[in-house]
Amino acid sequence: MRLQRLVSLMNEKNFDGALISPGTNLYYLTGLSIHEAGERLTVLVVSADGDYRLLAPSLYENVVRDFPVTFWRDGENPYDKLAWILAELHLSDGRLLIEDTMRADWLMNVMKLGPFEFYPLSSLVRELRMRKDKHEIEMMGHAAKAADRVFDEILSWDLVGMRERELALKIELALRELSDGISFPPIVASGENAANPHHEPGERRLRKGDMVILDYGARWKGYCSDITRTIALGRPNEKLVEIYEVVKGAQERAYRAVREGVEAKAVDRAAREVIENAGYGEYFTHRTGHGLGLDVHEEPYIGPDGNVILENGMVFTIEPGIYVPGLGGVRIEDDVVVHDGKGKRLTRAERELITIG
Ligand SMILES: CSCC[C@H](N)C(=O)N1CCC[C@H]1C(=O)O
Repeated sequence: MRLQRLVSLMNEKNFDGALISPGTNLYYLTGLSIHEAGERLTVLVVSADGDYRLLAPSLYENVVRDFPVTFWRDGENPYDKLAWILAELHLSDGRLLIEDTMRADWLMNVMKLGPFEFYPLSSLVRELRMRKDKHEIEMMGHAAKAADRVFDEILSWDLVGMRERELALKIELALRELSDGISFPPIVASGENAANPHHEPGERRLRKGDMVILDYGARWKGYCSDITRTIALGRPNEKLVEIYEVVKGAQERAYRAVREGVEAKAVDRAAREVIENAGYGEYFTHRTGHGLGLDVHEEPYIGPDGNVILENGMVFTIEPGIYVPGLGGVRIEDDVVVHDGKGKRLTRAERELITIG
């Protein structure tokens, strides 16, 4: 189990224990998929000796099986039970890893249970999660294919006159038909709204002359895809067509820069150089990409400060964009795995500018 690999790392780095609340790290390490909103204390305690025990609300009695677990019922004080578990695992003080996303109120109560020093769990787990194994890459390939297929479907829809939020909903439904769900709420940004990289789809109706950014992803067995394509409706503005070609060139250059052994920032530089040389540097307002896996944003980040050395099995997006206020924007994004020393695209939808209507 991956938990044993965490325990080895904990020993290497002199940690005494770890407290892991529900989320993608818990799923990655144990396969336990617990959807606890955060109201009821749920935490996996791991000791550097290799012992571990989950504390969970009794509503999970029929869910968590074949796993060392202590349940607590509504009305009981879960922190009393957590104190017993910590004592059982000989964790009375020392260096504890804490899930980064643990609720502050849980952490504040944990702080009362002993003179611990706290460190982020991500500092260790990121080392494991950013190198995907064959199975993980297969799952991501499936999620990427679903995203490609949805793009082909979108092209067959009657887009002119549709509201952004209607299109976003249709994309979500199409993704849900082909996969386990969405990796994040789809972005549909049309016309001048496309100047906002994280635009929230609204009431604006798509019209002829628009460039439209479509950014969405599927989830398969927990693993995410994330694709962006920008399409034109009718005859788009000449400037935006020029921008499209710059972004396409930047995306291709960055893709070709992917090599085992190079720093992530080299990939960012490759994209940024193309955009800067074309005179649009100030309009490329974000990093070139981000790692992808159980989370839609994870290591390795492909930005100007990205110092992770790329290795086979790492998966990340390459998504340069140019956003001009009042005019609109273009972004093109693919998911890429480092394979046999170089980049291999997982998403393969058409990248040439597609004009509809
Ligand atoms: C999870 S919402 C954003 C998804 C999108 N594909 C994305 O990751 N980005 C859009 C602009 C840049 C990039 C980001 O880093 O947020």
